[in-house]
Amino acid sequence: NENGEVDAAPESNESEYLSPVTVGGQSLNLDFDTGSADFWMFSSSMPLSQSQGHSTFNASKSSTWSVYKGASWEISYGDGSSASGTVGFDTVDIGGATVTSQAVELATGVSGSFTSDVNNDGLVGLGFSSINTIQPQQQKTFFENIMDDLEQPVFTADLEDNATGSYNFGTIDPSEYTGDIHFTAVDKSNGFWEFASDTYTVGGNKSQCQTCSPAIADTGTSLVLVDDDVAAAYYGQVSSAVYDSSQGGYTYNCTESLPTFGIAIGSDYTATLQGADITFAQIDSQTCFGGIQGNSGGGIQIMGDILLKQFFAVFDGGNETFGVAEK
Ligand SMILES: O=C(NNC1=NCCC1)c1ccc(Br)cc1
Repeated sequence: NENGEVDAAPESNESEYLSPVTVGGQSLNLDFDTGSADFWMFSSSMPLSQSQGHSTFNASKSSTWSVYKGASWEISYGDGSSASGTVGFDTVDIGGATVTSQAVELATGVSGSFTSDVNNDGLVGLGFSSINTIQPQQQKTFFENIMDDLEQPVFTADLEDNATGSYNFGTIDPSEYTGDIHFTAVDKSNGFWEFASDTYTVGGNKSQCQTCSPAIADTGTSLVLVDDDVAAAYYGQVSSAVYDSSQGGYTYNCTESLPTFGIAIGSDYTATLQGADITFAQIDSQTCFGGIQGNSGGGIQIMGDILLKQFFAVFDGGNETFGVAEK
């Protein structure tokens, strides 16, 4: 089989996790993103003004590279960042799991937030290829390409709080979690690992949602973005919390002890965050920015790293399910 395992190292502010990937013999640190389906890297054909500080992929130095003539790609992410460029095929190795002809997208241009994030050399999209942006023909993700050669058609994410975690392709390592894995059915029609989430808890008190948007498991998003009524209900229980439009979200006094927050993962499990694990950043001597924020009526709730790093997550491409376990 083609199983593989790599580290997932948190960036300084835990806004993302980076993993080593080898493409055509060249190693770069990439952000595994279950919320998108493009595999792209900084390339030597970018203006230096955009790539300085990054590792770049140089296609002319890869003996296994082949150009996808006439193809291009262009992607925009939920945080407003974007990238675009050209396409080829090469051998991709992630911790021993190898795909010999992976569609690899080379950036010729990226938005400012990618340039300034010098630890991030690109993204590995682990969503579904129905949202891949390659034209004229969408291409499969690394996981879709390798799934049938894995011991089990799964990958797992063990993101950690202030520590290096791991991504595993092909096995569910029992040493990485405790108790049961709570699975729920995934609806892949929007290209995401999407599931129903109809209840939530604040301080242990369960509430029925009003908007009840479906949720996605998105390793590429830092925060937990819930329906606006849920965010308002949560911060309504935090006495100093205000919605600060200049910061783009709810802030509160860092000395507050926050209530727990739970979100349903399908119909039979609630993933609960401790209050101490909910703050995303300290923005000044007294003020903190919450890791739970509203989705501005976006119609999808995003379970990002703030939640995922508290659990062991299983993405099952065979059963088309998503599961979490405590650890
Ligand atoms: O872009 C998304 N996830 N990935 C990444 N974010 C930032 C860099 C990578 C994303 C996915 C689904 C929805 Br709905 C909103 C946003």
